[in-house]
Amino acid sequence: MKDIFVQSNTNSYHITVGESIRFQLEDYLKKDYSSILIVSDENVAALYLDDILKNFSDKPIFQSVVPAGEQSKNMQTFYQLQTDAINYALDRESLIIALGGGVVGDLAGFAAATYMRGIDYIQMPTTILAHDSSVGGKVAINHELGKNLIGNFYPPQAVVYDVETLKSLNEREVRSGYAELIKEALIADTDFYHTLLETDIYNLSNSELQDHLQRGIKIKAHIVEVDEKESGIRKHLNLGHTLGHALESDLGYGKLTHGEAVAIGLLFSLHVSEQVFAVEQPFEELALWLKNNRYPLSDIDYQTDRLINKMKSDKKSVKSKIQMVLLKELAFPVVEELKDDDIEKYLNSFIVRMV
Ligand SMILES: NC(=O)c1ccc[n+]([C@@H]2O[C@H](COP(=O)([O-])OP(=O)(O)OC[C@H]3O[C@@H](n4cnc5c(N)ncnc54)[C@H](O)[C@@H]3O)[C@@H](O)[C@H]2O)c1
Ligand SMILES: O=C(O)C(=O)C[C@@H](O)[C@H](O)[C@H](O)COP(=O)(O)O
Ligand SMILES: [Zn+2]
Repeated sequence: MKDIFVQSNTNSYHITVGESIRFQLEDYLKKDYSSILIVSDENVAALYLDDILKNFSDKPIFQSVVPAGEQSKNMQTFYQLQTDAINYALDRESLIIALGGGVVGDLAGFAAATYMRGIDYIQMPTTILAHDSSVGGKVAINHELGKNLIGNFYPPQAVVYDVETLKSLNEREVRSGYAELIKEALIADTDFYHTLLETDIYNLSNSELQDHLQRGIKIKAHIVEVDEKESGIRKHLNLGHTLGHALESDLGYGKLTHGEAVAIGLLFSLHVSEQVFAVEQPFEELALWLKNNRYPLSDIDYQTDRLINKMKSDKKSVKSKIQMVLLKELAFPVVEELKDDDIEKYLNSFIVRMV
């Protein structure tokens, strides 16, 4: 079992990574809560909700199970969670447990951030991707006009990551999670990037997977400690997300997984970095790895004008000027403002490169 401590300006919390730790939840709670609401999605609830319920026999415990998938990160589901919290009489001493992937984490975290102006919550990630989403306190729901546009920075009280739950993930969710690991490696750790490119992500040993998760979490934890509210280096964690988020929203939430969209966005960032800095980037190498691992790279309906509009409503934009995270070289990320005309040019040449 491994423990990583995050000390941010607004909170400090432990991230515990281990096997079977979902059965020892009391060990990770900071206080004796008056009641608990477990939020999960229908897939995860069917697999693991009973395990979590077994932890608490001495206090009122409730559950809200939402439909699985990105579409649940919406206003209606958020409102339903608030209604559930009111009906279950949650009070300011209650706890929300987010049991699931990034969708549940973002949604339940935002519900916790806003219910009675904020109650405690813990993250119990159950996807590889959620090694990223469960750390750092970004909680949000989507708007049909853009990803994560309604949200807050609201750190959890603890992250309890039982990696045993990852065994039930399907191939698509494995590759989705590995896209964020590649992102962390690209911005911060060249050795890690090379290790990942040598990894057969569909035949991972437990120790290999746990090593990758630890390395990814450490990179993320360090960045959010230094810059919790994204005024500086936290923007680097958005590598690949300017186009990635635009694609998710434009194609319709859930068409591509978040990680699949980010993977395309990472390639676009390398493509733009090559042009802007006139340096060679590992574009072809990463594209080949992604292709070999069946990331959907071709047959994407790129609507350039619409994508540019979506990119302008990205949270990094200032005065509607698109800002992208680029790489001067591996592990040397920078944030660059780009003209719309240039983005259009880069998108067009990228689309040609992707067929
Ligand atoms: N807050 C952040 O910092 C941050 C960071 C990265 C991503 N995100 C957000 O995270 C979301 C994506 O998260 P995700 O990829 O985990 O998606 P997800 O939560 O939708 O989970 C993916 C699918 O896997 C299923 N699932 C989850 N755990 C499972 C398990 N153990 N076994 C079997 N099936 C399981 C889910 O039911 C779902 O169908 C996006 O909305 C993205 O914007 C947020
Ligand atoms: O934690 C961060 O900061 C990130 O950017 C991590 C991203 O992987 C994640 O998808 C995040 O939700 C994107 O943030 P947003 O502010 O662009 O919505
Ligand atoms: Zn992401």
